[in-house]
Amino acid sequence: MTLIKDILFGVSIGTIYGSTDKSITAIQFDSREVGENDLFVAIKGTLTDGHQYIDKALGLGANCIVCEKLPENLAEDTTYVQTPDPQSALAIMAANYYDNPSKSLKLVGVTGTNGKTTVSSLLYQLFRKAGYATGLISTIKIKVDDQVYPTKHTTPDPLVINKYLAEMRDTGASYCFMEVSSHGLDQKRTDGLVFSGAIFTNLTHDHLDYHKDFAEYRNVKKRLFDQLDKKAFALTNQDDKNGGFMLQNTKATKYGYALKTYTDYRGQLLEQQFDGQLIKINDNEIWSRLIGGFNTYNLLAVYATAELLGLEAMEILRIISELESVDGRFQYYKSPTGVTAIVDYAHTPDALKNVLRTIDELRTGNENVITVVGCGGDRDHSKRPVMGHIASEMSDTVIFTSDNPRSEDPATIINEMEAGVEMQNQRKLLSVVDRAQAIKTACRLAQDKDIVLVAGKGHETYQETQGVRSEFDDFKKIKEALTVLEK
Ligand SMILES: CC(=O)N[C@H]1[C@@H](OP(=O)(O)OP(=O)(O)OC[C@H]2O[C@@H](n3ccc(=O)[nH]c3=O)[C@H](O)[C@@H]2O)O[C@H](CO)[C@@H](O)[C@@H]1O[C@H](C)C(=O)N[C@@H](C)C(=O)N[C@H](CCC(=O)O)C(=O)O
Ligand SMILES: Nc1ncnc2c1ncn2[C@@H]1O[C@H](COP(=O)(O)OP(=O)(O)OP(=O)(O)O)[C@@H](O)[C@H]1O
Ligand SMILES: N[C@H](CCC[C@H](N)C(=O)O)C(=O)O
Ligand SMILES: [Mg+2]
Repeated sequence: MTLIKDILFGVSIGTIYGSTDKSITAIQFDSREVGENDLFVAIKGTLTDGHQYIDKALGLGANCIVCEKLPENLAEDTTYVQTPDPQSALAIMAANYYDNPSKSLKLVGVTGTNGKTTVSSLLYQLFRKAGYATGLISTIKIKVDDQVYPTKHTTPDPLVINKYLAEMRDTGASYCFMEVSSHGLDQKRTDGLVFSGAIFTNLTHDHLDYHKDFAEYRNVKKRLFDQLDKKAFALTNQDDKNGGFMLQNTKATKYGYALKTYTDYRGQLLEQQFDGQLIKINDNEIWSRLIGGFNTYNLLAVYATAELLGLEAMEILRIISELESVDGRFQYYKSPTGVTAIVDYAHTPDALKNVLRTIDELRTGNENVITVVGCGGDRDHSKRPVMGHIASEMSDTVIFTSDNPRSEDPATIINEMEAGVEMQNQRKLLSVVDRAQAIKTACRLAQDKDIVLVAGKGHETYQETQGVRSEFDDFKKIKEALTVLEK
């Protein structure tokens, strides 16, 4: 669909100057990408304002400008569309440009502070194993059935989302599971999509650098449920106090899942070990390879979603017991010397607490827990002392190190984490700026049967410092360190 008037279908429009009967080649929101006859959307961002680049876009051949504030002088032969919300307009136009692929498959969005990647990846695995061509849009990767594409965002920009949804549709996919982040919702990256259902995992402290406060963070998450139509389902965790809030204004049919509250889908963690857990879903007991009480929630959400999408209960249960854990989520390695090392993507206070609690529950004797953890740069500062506190409180030894420092000084981030460590826990604390060195130190300190947790970067295969991404893989570093020790 390339005529401007078709692309504008559903967009909230103030004024239009020029013809909308023209074709465009592509939609762009970055002037540096503009080519001949492209439509350029000017967006006010967090760093700069796209309106400043309208002339540049015209110089590169744009034939249509979509913006909030029209320029004083309008160029001839150019179409100008004024809209109160260019971000939303971009998302709706992107969906139109690709012929609204979300309408041709069952698209399910997963939101919440923690568990989005886990739930959406498990659903992808489950539907693939049930024999359906399926898509996945996640923090780790985008998948169109078995084809894998790299991604930089949890919820990419609307052009990327719709491009891959179109590829899913064109290759015959029936389902797509996608993560919907709070940044994605706030920047309207998912406007214009038709969701068949949405899932809420939980809401705890994160991203309070970007959102004004917790209430605003919560309100943004709710937008996913407000966006659903009445044919959709809205599935929320009823043990989380915000589960009910998400449902307040939705037109969708509401369902709950919980371990502690009586609701539609009920679960129970019966037993857990290092190689999995025995859980009860409604009245059926099943074994899963995934570890940790937080994964009981994730598995329950997966079960409920599969049932709401029409799969048969016994088939779902059979496949759930075959599901593999997701890369970098409680991924563990037992060294021949008896040390267990775990890599986990816990980068929020709640996730760190849950992982350390799970480790504590799995301890069989007096094993020491040695935690290596850092906090990302250019992200919420307020979670740093909280994570520092949790790590030092719940470990026998804690090594603060760098995560992705981005543009910040790593030592300053570590100082902010140290500020959360209580006096009585100071003796447990080491700080090693170099992450590889921190992992080596933890492995050297570990005695027979001790547990080393390396938290925060999970599946990531890079470390970002001052805008440069260098290769870095926690799991590889652990194996190297423990193998060297064995020799
Ligand atoms: C803070 C944030 O989310 N920023 C996102 C946002 O960019 P921005 O608002 O900063 O844009 P800007 O740089 O101010 O530019 C404004 C506009 O001018 C345009 N521009 C700019 C320069 C130029 O020469 N010409 C030009 O046209 C830009 O293309 C843009 O349209 O819009 C961009 C396009 O969609 C995103 O790539 C960018 O993500 C940045 C890189 C980012 O790091 N985002 C993270 C925080 C993020 O989104 N994370 C969430 C996960 C969070 C979670 O864990 O829950 C995610 O979904 O990935
Ligand atoms: N349901 C859950 N409740 C609490 N913590 C969880 C849950 N699921 C996973 N976690 C913890 O959070 C970490 C991140 O999990 P996951 O990647 O699934 O979350 P996410 O919501 O996708 O995160 P992101 O915002 O980075 O995309 C895991 O490594 C684990 O420590
Ligand atoms: N989606 C999260 C991921 C954080 C992962 C952590 N390793 C970091 O780099 O801070 C974010 O962008 O805040
Ligand atoms: Mg994720």
